Amino acid sequence: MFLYCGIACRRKFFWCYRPLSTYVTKTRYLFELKEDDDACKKAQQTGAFYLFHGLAPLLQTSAHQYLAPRHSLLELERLLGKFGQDAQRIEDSVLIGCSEQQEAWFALDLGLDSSFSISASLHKPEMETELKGSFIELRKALFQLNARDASMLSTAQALLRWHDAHQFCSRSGQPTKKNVAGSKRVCPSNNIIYYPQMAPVVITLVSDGTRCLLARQSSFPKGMYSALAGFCDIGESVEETIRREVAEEVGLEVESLQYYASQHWPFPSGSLMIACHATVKPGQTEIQVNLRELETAAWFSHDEVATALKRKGSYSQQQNGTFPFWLPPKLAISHQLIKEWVEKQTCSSLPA
Ligand SMILES: NC(=O)C1=CN([C@@H]2O[C@H](COP(=O)(O)OP(=O)(O)OC[C@H]3O[C@@H](n4cnc5c(N)ncnc54)[C@H](O)[C@@H]3O)[C@@H](O)[C@H]2O)C=CC1
Ligand SMILES: [Mg+2]
Repeated sequence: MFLYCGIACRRKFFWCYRPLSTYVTKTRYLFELKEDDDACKKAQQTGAFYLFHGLAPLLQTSAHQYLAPRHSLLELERLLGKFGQDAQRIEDSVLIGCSEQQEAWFALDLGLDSSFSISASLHKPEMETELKGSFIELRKALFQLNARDASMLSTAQALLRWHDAHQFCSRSGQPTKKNVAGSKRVCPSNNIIYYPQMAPVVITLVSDGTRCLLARQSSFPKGMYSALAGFCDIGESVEETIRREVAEEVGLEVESLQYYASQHWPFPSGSLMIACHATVKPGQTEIQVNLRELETAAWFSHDEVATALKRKGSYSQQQNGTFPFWLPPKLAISHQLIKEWVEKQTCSSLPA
């Protein structure tokens, strides 16, 4: 596709003809839908809807995996009629992405309280029968979804949760109004604009050069260890959060750190996980676990971690009463961070 594109170059602004990539075209389209309510309403006509109930996505089972079905606007209107819900409820839906062919994707929660009457609504089990699926908690389903559905549903859930929690202006107390895409809410009485927020969290794999430090919270599944994680405090840089969290949780001082990657994480209510590698000062490796934060923490060798990476999650108790040591599933950034450390260690131990 050939489009005009304006390129700002050192205060000059000129137009050129060059084909925009599919990615750029898609990004510009999504931007337009967020900015222009009419364009977004139009996109709903040809769009597809993911459904939720009480923030649990509608899923269907296929060969030990969950699939997230999508419904057209027409199907959705028919379903809402059947469920005794007003078609106006579609106004509660939020834009979560689009295909390369510019089919816009939306998410709608049929179970959250809405500004539209749901007095005649059907109960959840009856909806599930009609929809030929089940509303399953994302926490239970996330690791049995393909990467695309996992990412779409995580975004959708975080956005739906944010809208549900920001129905009122915190200054005037008046109801706020969402734009069609759901990229913001505005208070009509004072024009304050609220934008969806997420909490930055650092996740750090601390190494002493040959071993890495893994920890568990009592809320983790039995036997599972992960890298150290912690929410950023207001005013902190990522570097400061890492230093503080490592000191707070295991009583060690970080010497150097290196950014690895980031990931959106839907729990507890939409976080940006910023993953880093860190090393501690040589000879200063004695762990002092903060028991208010962690159940335990320990140093693990390359071989122990490499073996655990191959192990699938298991809660089954061993004969001696303990649980096998295992690591978070592949989809979690902690898994990828730990895997990268193992691969780097393997490379550095190979003869030149
Ligand atoms: N995707 C992944 O691979 C992993 C993700 N995580 C996520 O990282 C998050 C943070 O890890 P934790 O060790 O629990 O953090 P943490 O070490 O900061 O401790 C949690 C405590 O921080 C406080 N806190 C401060 N700001 C908060 C906020 N915005 N929201 C909630 N609590 C806040 C609360 O008192 C809470 O109990 C977890 O919620 C977990 O879901 C953790 C490990 C792996
Ligand atoms: Mg923590």
